[in-house]
Amino acid sequence: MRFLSSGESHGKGLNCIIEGFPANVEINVEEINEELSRRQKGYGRGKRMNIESDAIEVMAGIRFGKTIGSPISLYVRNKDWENWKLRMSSENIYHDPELSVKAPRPGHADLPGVIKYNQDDIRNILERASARETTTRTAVGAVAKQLLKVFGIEIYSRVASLGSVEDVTVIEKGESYWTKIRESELSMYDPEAEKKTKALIDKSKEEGDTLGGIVEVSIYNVPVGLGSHVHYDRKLDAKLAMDIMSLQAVKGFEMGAGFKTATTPGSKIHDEIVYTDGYHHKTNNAGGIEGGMSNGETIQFKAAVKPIPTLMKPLQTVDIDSKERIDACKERSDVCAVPAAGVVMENIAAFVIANAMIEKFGGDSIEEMKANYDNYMKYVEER
Ligand SMILES: Cc1cc2nc3c(=O)[nH]c(=O)nc-3n(C[C@H](O)[C@H](O)[C@H](O)COP(=O)(O)O)c2cc1C
Ligand SMILES: C=C(O[C@@H]1CC(C(=O)O)=C[C@@H](OP(=O)(O)O)[C@H]1O)C(=O)O
Repeated sequence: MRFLSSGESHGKGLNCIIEGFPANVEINVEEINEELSRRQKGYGRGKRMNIESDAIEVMAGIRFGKTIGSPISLYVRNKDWENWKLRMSSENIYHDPELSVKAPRPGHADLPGVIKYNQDDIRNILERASARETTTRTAVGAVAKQLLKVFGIEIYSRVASLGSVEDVTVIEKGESYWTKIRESELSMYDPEAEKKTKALIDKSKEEGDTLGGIVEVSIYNVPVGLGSHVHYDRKLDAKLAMDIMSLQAVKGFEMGAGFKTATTPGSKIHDEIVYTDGYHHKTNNAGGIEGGMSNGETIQFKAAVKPIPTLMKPLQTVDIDSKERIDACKERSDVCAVPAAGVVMENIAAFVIANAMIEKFGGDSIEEMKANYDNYMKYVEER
């Protein structure tokens, strides 16, 4: 399975094509839209989220609520396009130099982008670099999640820390409910930490600054044996790392106990194997993957999300025409997008795991895939 997407942040819309998705998988469009809506929420997002109310239009590949094996094509309209028609026109050939962006933001794609693509207007880079693109990635993942549901695989995320507030679970309730957490993990929720993080985001906003954080993703009920130890590009942890690192603003990836494994003796970090109703591990410091293969435990990883690069109190930069030292450009922006990044990561992980499932169990129809899966699970039970 693979997908391609296109779309600029302030263009007409975004689209994606998923190819190699099994036939006969029930697809609930509302569930896809629910994921898109979750991605738009979370404390600290900017005013753009008040304009957009993301929803997909299915262009192809789904008939009477089920996939039919042909490429799935999805479209999401940018409501903000109405306000950008003139500045983003593909027909109008007059490019007003006054509207060009000339002050590259430290931490954004602006400077390497204009040099690489030989552009005079930074907008031609920032439009595609923008995390608006994660709308389609979330839609693709939301389709993948519906395939995973057939096999009981579930994916959750939590904000593990935010700015200087460490080791907390932040969830937000009520109207802006964005996170999904298992009932059994609700004890990790700390209302005080939530208050503290919100205050931190407010303070950051007042000061014209931005905040990052750490997201933890957990993937439940993954069968043993997805991925492979035999070649570098078949390792499941490597695939997760690549796709998660490709998310805008992600600067660190940690499988299971990750960086802690470097400072802990082997006797205290490797997960002892036991046999009860099958093979299990006493602990899960490996994060559910050993030798590039899922080992039957919950897959768990963390990712570090850096602070948003657009600062309302801008850092210094260099004008790409005059080479003068000036303030970096400031556009309408988020102050903190860590919860949204968590939702996107869930959906990126769903695509990676769904792909690994298709590779292992075949992907022409869900019936064939399920029969292969059941047969394999019977074999695993008897091992
Ligand atoms: C959900 C989400 C929302 C984001 N919103 C903004 C934003 O409003 N302003 C901004 O400058 N960067 C934002 N970013 C981060 C930039 O897109 C990102 O830093 C930039 O594309 C450069 O890529 P890099 O950080 O991966 O190097 C956001 C990232 C994510 C994941
Ligand atoms: C549009 C989204 O995020 C955008 C990501 C983004 C960036 O530079 O990455 C910059 C901002 O764009 P704008 O200036 O239009 O407000 C965010 O709002 C989205 O997540 O849907």
